[in-house]
Amino acid sequence: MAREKRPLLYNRVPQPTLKEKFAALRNLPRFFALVWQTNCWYTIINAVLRIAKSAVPVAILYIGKLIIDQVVLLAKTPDSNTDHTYLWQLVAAEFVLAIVSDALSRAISLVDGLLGDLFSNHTSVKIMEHAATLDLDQFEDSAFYDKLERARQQTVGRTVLLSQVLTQVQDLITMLFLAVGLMAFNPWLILLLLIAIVPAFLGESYFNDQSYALTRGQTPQRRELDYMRYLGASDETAKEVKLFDLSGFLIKRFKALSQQFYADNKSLSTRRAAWGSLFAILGSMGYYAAYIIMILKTVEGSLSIGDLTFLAGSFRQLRSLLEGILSRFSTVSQGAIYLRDFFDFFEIKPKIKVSKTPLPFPNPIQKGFVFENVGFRYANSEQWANRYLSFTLHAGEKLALVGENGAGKTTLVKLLARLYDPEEGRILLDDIDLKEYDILQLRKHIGVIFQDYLRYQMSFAQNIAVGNIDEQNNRPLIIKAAEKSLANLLAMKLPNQYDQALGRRFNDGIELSGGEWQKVALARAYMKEAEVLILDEPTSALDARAEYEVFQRFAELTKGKSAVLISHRFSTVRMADRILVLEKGQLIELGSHEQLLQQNGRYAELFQLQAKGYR
Ligand SMILES: Nc1ncnc2c1ncn2[C@@H]1O[C@H](COP(=O)(O)OP(=O)(O)OP(=O)(O)O)[C@@H](O)[C@H]1O
Repeated sequence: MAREKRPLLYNRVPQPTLKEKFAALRNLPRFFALVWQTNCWYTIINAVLRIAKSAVPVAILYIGKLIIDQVVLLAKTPDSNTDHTYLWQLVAAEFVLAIVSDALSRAISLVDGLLGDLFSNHTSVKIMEHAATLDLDQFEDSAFYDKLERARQQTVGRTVLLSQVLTQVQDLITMLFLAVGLMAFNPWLILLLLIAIVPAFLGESYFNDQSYALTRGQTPQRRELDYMRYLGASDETAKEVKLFDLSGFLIKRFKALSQQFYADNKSLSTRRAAWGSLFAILGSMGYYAAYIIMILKTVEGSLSIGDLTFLAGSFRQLRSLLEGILSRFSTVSQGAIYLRDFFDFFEIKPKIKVSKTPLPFPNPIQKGFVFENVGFRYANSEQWANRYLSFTLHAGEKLALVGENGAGKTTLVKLLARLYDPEEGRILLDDIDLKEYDILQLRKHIGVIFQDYLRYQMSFAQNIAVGNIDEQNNRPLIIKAAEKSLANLLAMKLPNQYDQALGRRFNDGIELSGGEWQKVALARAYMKEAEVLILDEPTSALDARAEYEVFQRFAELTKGKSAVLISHRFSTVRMADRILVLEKGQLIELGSHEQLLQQNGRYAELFQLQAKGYR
């Protein structure tokens, strides 16, 4: 079978030009500001240590030269009366320098490591903080996820960049010291040095670009790979994966993706290694040409043996330093381009604009919510999820939303909680646009439990406290909320009651049934004194008796408060004051249960359909 020629992933991503790389260096000051913010003392200590360390190599070489010259001198005059003190002083000085140099290296890597860890923690927190400010629809966008993923990768990668940039500066200073010595002897040697190094630099730079483009191009696939890994081995997925026997399917996809990465990376690494060897040979040729010149000059007598060792040593070190600096330039600028991704993430601003002079949420609500011709489309969709919606949710009213799957019920509720802003029309609360109110207060006063509520792998009490996390230590309030949602009886049956860990992910956790989880989630709604309660299919997993009881209580507990209920069960729906029927995002009927039955429209049809099922 002919193998299909598959394009490399990185071919899809344009590679940065040299100009772009230099431009990216402009991100470095901002990066260092972040490092400084992380810990200014470690930053200062690091700089001081590195400056001290950069003077060491030239000092050692120079003392070495003095020692050799002194030894040669002493060897020429083998007289037992000659004073050797100077020689031993030199040796002692070199010994001390060697110890200091080693100590400096260790101190630098220690401070680098500590600063790196702190930096990684600091930036991770910043990413979480910034992500918290963003809108729901930004999380639903895959381009956003790629950015977030790249920003996350930066938190670890950037600690490497940090030590690279610092090493770069340190090496530049060391080089300056060494170059001064070499220049004094013969400036042509510097030229030879450059000729030996430039090809290696260009090669490194080329391959770094390729590897940047490759990694960047692979981001979506990496996310998929992680997702496959999660699906294949996680407590939440294990049940379905086993029942549907999906592991083969998942492993196959994982293998395909990981082999693709491997093949792409291998091709690049192999070419890099081959060219790298060639450039290394060029470098060695340059070095030996210079070495020969120095040897000839020494044989001629115009250089001492000490000079020869000093110069050869300087040249060798300069070569490896320059090589390091040039190739690091590429990695540093590459890293600086990655930094752009990192800072780009912080540039993402929430689309939901917060009013500069926000109004306090009305407590209590006087009139209610008015939807005026509201329309909304999800960012990645052409279809209107809600359109031409005009109705009023009166203060204190219980409104039920009815409609087939995908009719737009949840979307309506999300608009009410201002998780999105309408694209058309507006929503008023007590005659004022919802956008004018303080968004945090708004969310505090609207208690929503979505159908896809989270099952936190935390304690029973914490699972309820998330409804109002400021009150997480208020046990009486948590218990009260649990009583309202019928979760209290459940807690009493658990070995550790309210402190019982839920879920199987961590030690000693207990898994609940679907309906039990729902009772726990429902308690979250009662954790705050919400003005509006929204329950999106809150009882779908409850048994008939529990559902009846929950709604009995709900009606009592929300007396005088507005509430929105989404349910496919008409036994629940009919308890509402009014029922709003949605179809394809639009309002088609609105009225009480009796009115709608009389109308004999869609509601009546759906109601009869369900009733028939029970007969
Ligand atoms: N995050 C999203 N991104 C894009 N489209 C979405 C998103 N969420 C919902 N939709 C689409 O918007 C439409 C309305 O969805 P919505 O969740 O409001 O329906 P629903 O009436 O609550 O359905 P159900 O009864 O199944 O819960 C559907 O066509 C759905 O595909």
